[in-house]
Amino acid sequence: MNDASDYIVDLRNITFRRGSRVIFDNVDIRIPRGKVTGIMGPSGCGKTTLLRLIGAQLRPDSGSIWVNGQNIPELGREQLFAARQHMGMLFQSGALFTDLDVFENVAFPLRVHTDLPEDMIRDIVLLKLQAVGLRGARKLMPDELSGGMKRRVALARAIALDPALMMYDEPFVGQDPISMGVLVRLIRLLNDAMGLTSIVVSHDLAETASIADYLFVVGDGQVLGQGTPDELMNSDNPRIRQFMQGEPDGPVPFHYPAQDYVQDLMQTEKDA
Ligand SMILES: Nc1ncnc2c1ncn2[C@@H]1O[C@H](COP(=O)(O)OP(=O)(O)OP(=O)(O)O)[C@@H](O)[C@H]1O
Repeated sequence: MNDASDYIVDLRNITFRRGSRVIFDNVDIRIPRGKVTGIMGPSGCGKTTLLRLIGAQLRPDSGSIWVNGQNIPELGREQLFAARQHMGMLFQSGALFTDLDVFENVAFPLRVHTDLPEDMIRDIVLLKLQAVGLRGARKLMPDELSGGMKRRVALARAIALDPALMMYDEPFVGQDPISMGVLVRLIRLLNDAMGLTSIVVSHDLAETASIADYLFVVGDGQVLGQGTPDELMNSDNPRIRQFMQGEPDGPVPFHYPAQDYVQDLMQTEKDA
């Protein structure tokens, strides 16, 4: 057993491949309990993969994934089912059930995972909808909701079972600035009010840096850097600085490798 007190998630020596492509090469990532941790990095670097490894939807080729003191890849089906109840996930594609109203969407995990009586289910659903500001929308169907409201209902559903860990995959994508601001506030508020630990995977640097207590920047199968948003903004590592400050050119070059420009211009198309 590892020390579960300070880190709710502890990935050790994780290697994960897709075919011959190494997505994670012997990576260590520790997620501090009670905090909001941001996972950032260029497109395709494996951010969603990381959440799927923690949620046991994918298995690592090697390494251990401790969540709340349990090594996830070693768990049997039933233990995994139980462990997953303590993890809430808000995936970008996490669609609502279109034939169920808002109330029933949020009630769904309670009906599947618990034997609670109907009046308790009602109290919990109303509490969760109140937390995301949508108690008054409980009778609406998903197609009557805006994109931002849909995501908030999905969030209420994700916290229905009071998870210890909430994972957000690109929560801000496709949101207008107001909905984005609401989500940023909600993620922080729920984390602190419910005593959660939150992991936010996002491209949106400003939003993520504004709520995260701690950030990881991943890329090339590695953790390129980690620290508080301020530490990373002022990093000495040029790759981290390029990423954090959104500079188009730097250690990750703007130009695809090419021969000398002047020489290229002097040549005819036939020579080239
Ligand atoms: N089902 C799959 N089969 C094969 N390769 C996959 C599959 N899913 C993802 N990949 C590859 O694994 C790599 C990591 O994907 P992942 O979705 O984790 O990246 P990401 O950092 O979340 O990207 P983005 O920011 O664009 O969402 C990518 O190169 C992707 O093409």
